[in-house]
Amino acid sequence: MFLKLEHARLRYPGSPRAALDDVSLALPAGALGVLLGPSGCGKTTLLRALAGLERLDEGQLTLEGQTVAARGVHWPPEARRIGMVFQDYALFPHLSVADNVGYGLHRWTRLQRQQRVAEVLALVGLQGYERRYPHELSGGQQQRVALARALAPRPRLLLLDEPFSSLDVDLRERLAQELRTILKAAGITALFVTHDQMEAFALGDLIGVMHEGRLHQWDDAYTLYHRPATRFVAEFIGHGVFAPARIVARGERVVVQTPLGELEDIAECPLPSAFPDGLCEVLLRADDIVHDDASPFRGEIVRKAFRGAAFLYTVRLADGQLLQVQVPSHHDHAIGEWIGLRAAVDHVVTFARGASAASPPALNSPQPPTSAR
Ligand SMILES: Nc1ncnc2c1ncn2[C@@H]1O[C@H](COP(=O)(O)OP(=O)(O)OP(=O)(O)O)[C@@H](O)[C@H]1O
Repeated sequence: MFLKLEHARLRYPGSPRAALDDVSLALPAGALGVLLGPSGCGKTTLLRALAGLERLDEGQLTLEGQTVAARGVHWPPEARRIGMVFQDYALFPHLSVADNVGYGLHRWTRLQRQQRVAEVLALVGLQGYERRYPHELSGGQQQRVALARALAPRPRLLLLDEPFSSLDVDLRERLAQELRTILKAAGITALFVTHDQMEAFALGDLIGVMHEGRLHQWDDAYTLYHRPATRFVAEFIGHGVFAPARIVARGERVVVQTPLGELEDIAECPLPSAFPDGLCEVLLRADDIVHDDASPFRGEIVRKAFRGAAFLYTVRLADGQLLQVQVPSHHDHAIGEWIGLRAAVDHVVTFARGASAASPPALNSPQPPTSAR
């Protein structure tokens, strides 16, 4: 494994809570990892600890098999060969693009430096920009210069802390795609921090969700979405709500009773015995609910948000239960209108009622029950 962090703990002096609480993750060579989570969850601290800018209280970090941090071991940042790109990209305003990019290459000969600067500028699509100054570049171009500067000394790992946060949304999305292409072409292993899920999904081979210093899950986007490891991940990723539900056995089958009727034919459903009386909460995502006026279940639209190809409606059922529904944007309904709703869930995520953020879902059963319970 290229990067391996094991049981990392870090508490800032005077702080009541650990900023990193038993964090472990592994990143293979050439992979792009993304850390996602709400403000203050420890993402930046984790990057700084990897870079050597913060010292771990406990735990171990190995890079390409070398232990660079452990009890009694702390390699300084410059010895770790890690590049960093920060959100404010901090280019030197009085230096040309070439001098900014070549800044970390002072031990290289002039010729080597020139060649490497041209090479990394070409990599980020800015060939020929050597003589420009930062104020003559757009925000996106400046960010690409910052990326070129971080790549120039051939770091073995690149860390990026919200590299697009100061750019507008359109540019951010485009740069996220471009960045993935650039880093993949160069075979760079990188770890990003973001709090934008779409950016994380666009960029990451592996995505981590952090909450209060803990890494709740470290997985590919599909698994994160469909098999959240904790209630916090289920709630944080995508749009959806938890609704009260009950799992019951019906003959050979298991059905889940929800405010939108019974879910049948669901793969990997927990057995009723997973919860007292089968009572639980089921995750109903916006894309698990279909607008269907033939359905006996109806809800009143209380909020709507246009998302381009779809509307995200918040609807209230007659019993007061709120749901989120993703509907193709040619179905344009007004707030206050009642629409028919049908659940189309193929595998369920269920939690105990009132489960805490760190609780895992119930273990799903791949087998149908052998007898009615
Ligand atoms: N130098 C510091 N001294 C003391 N506490 C700190 C320091 N830096 C961060 N913290 C605290 O550690 C926790 C984690 O902060 P961190 O900056 O890693 O979060 P983050 O997930 O990157 O947040 P954001 O998305 O807002 O940048 C927070 O509670 C923060 O207040």
